[in-house]
Amino acid sequence: MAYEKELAAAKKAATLAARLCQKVQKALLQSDVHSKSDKSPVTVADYGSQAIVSFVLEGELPSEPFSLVAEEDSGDLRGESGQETLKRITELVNDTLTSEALDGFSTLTAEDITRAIDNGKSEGGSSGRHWVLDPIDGTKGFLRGDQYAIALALLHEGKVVLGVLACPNLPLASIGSNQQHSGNEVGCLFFATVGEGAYMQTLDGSSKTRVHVSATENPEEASFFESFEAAHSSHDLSKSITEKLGVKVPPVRIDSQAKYGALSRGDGTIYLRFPHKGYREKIWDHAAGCIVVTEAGGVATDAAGNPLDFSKGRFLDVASGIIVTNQKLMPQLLRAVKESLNEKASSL
Ligand SMILES: Nc1ncnc2c1ncn2[C@@H]1O[C@H](COP(=O)(O)O)[C@@H](OP(=O)(O)O)[C@H]1O
Ligand SMILES: [Mg+2]
Ligand SMILES: [Mg+2]
Ligand SMILES: [Mg+2]
Repeated sequence: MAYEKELAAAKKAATLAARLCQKVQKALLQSDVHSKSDKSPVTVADYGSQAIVSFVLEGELPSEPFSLVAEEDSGDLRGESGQETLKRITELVNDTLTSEALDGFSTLTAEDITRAIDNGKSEGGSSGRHWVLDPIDGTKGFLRGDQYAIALALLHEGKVVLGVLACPNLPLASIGSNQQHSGNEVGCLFFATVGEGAYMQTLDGSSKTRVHVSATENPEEASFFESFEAAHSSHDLSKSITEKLGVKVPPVRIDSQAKYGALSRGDGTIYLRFPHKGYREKIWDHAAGCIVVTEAGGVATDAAGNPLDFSKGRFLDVASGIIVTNQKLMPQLLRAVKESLNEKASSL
């Protein structure tokens, strides 16, 4: 199997990072939350997760040059004001890695942590291999105690070849709006390698099953996902699109790439994302989710039907938005999107 050792390393890294995040979410202290210059909340867990993934990948794959494109950097942790936070992150990372009894693990210093975080400054691009990481996707959901994901992907020559999505709060049972909810066990790990299909197992590593997107061709039977945060994706536009399609049920609104995971196992049939004007998508917000859903038989494109291009650096430039569904529904969905976007443009 291609990328076998990379997949094993990625699963290990994402699972360990998820343990750290679970610990922090449980004991979420107000003081863990502070504001980055862009005002998005960043927590100790974001940094800790990024440090763990960076450290584990580099350690597990020593023979390969290591390039990581990741969301966070240690800027705010340097200098006097960041020292207390950096100390907490260092303790958390060490606690997490020690309790997992990693072979030959020796305690990391604060310097090791900032270095591991700053490994994530790579620009990615169309040549060579680059890991792509969102250490906590859905920070707002994480802070609310809702859904979030650790999203890790590998780019090779500009294409996503592997992806892992750890979703610590996602129920193992379906969350679609059409289904009866059964069971309350949570914690899913989705993973996919190009050409090999998509799989889900529990976060503790058991019950591996292959997953497939919904085969629903009839929009009246389809449910759809969108961001919980209306600031991240226009709920009005998705309402207009799904009404045109004939979708009958209300949207399922959850945070993070857990939406791609849920879609990959058929909980719903459509995911719509229409950021407001001026926002530029980042590759770490979609790379892992995109390969998981694609390998499960789905299609992810921009609003004009173009494939997503992860080869252009840290940004993912798309026409108007991102839409995901199964292959049969995509032509209908694209028509509805086009009509709704035209109506919106002519009403301005
Ligand atoms: N104004 C905006 N429009 C669209 N996406 C935004 C946004 N502000 C932040 N985001 C992105 O939306 C992601 C969360 O998506 P979702 O709404 O599906 O949970 C955030 O990831 P982080 O939480 O990793 O920062 C962030 O990158
Ligand atoms: Mg963010
Ligand atoms: Mg994100
Ligand atoms: Mg994030």
